[in-house]
Amino acid sequence: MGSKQLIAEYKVAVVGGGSFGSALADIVAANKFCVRQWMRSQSQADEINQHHTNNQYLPEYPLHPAIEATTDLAYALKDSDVILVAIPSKSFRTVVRQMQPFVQQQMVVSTTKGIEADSFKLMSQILEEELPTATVGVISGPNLAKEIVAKALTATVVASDSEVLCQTLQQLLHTDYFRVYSNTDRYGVELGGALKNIYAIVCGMGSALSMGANTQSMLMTRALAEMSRFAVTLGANPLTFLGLAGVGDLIVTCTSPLSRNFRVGYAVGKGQSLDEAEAELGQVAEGVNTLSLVKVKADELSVYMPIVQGLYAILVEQKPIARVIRQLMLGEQKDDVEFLLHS
Ligand SMILES: NC(=O)C1=CN([C@@H]2O[C@H](COP(=O)(O)OP(=O)(O)OC[C@H]3O[C@@H](n4cnc5c(N)ncnc54)[C@H](O)[C@@H]3O)[C@@H](O)[C@H]2O)C=CC1
Ligand SMILES: O=C(CO)COP(=O)(O)O
Repeated sequence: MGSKQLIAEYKVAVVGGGSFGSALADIVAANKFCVRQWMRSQSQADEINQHHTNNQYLPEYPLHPAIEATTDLAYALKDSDVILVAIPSKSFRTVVRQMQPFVQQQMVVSTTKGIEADSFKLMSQILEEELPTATVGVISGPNLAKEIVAKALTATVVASDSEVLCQTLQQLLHTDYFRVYSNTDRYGVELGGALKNIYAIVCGMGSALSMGANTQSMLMTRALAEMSRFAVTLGANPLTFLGLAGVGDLIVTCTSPLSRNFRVGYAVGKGQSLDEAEAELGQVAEGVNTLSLVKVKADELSVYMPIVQGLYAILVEQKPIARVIRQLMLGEQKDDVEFLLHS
């Protein structure tokens, strides 16, 4: 990698054959970088190579013909300079361990918005543990995969201690429909992406119950207060939550039916069980796992997170939605913008 003079010669590997991995591979290929995409399914790899589509995850969207799909991880990572990992949090460490023999000095970037059960580690922390010689970063922002492959305008945030990694990702991913901003608060950027999924489930539920725009606005704003309160307790910079990876991603996932987390909440609000809603979705909705992990951590740290508590009561403790909403509305009334008032 270090011997390459021009970033134009960089080779990129995308690990993961789902919707976001494909959307990112599509951008990188369109930018004329060599890109290999690794996935488990041979039939899916064949489909991408022969028909340039990924119908299971991105039906009806053509992918760039230069994407080379493979089920051979060694081949996918061979000679790579940058590796983008788009694997759901539940399997993230397992897959990263499989990558170990093929990773030396590469830049490895997590695109996954979740938290590891038991350890409460974020994905970039797993990367650091499992791939100690790599340079680690994350990307996060308002990035619905289906809108990206439709080339609807948006932006993301790259965060890393390494300025070189941030600049490299900006060049690999920047197009006339996708901007890439940088941030040094990797923990805050990553935490924002994981936390907002919880509130997208709540907003999906609110939409199913025909709540109005006032309700959605209140939910999103109080969600931001809760997220920031939790993040500050864990040592993140609350200002990060005012950026694209915080409020930007919160808005899109809390308002768009394209968000899988929103859709799970919507289905439960319409009377489906959580299991039914997840099965019908057939893709990952990270917020379901994140909810339980954050509820336990907030209790442990005594962080006041009434919306998390309420959603946990509905999804895990099976309390009636109407009763939980009433309790939330009649709960203690606090400051509006507390972390700014007290800092
Ligand atoms: N889809 C989106 O709009 C966005 C997704 N993300 C994040 O990207 C991450 C990945 O999500 P998506 O691609 O959307 O998920 P997805 O559900 O569309 O696809 C997941 C992919 O991971 C693969 N996978 C799961 N376990 C595996 C294992 N053990 N070994 C090999 N492959 C495995 C599946 O086969 C599938 O190809 C999630 O954490 C999500 O939060 C981030 C931004 C946008
Ligand atoms: O993170 C996302 C958009 O930025 C994708 O959200 P979902 O995982 O809810 O689809």
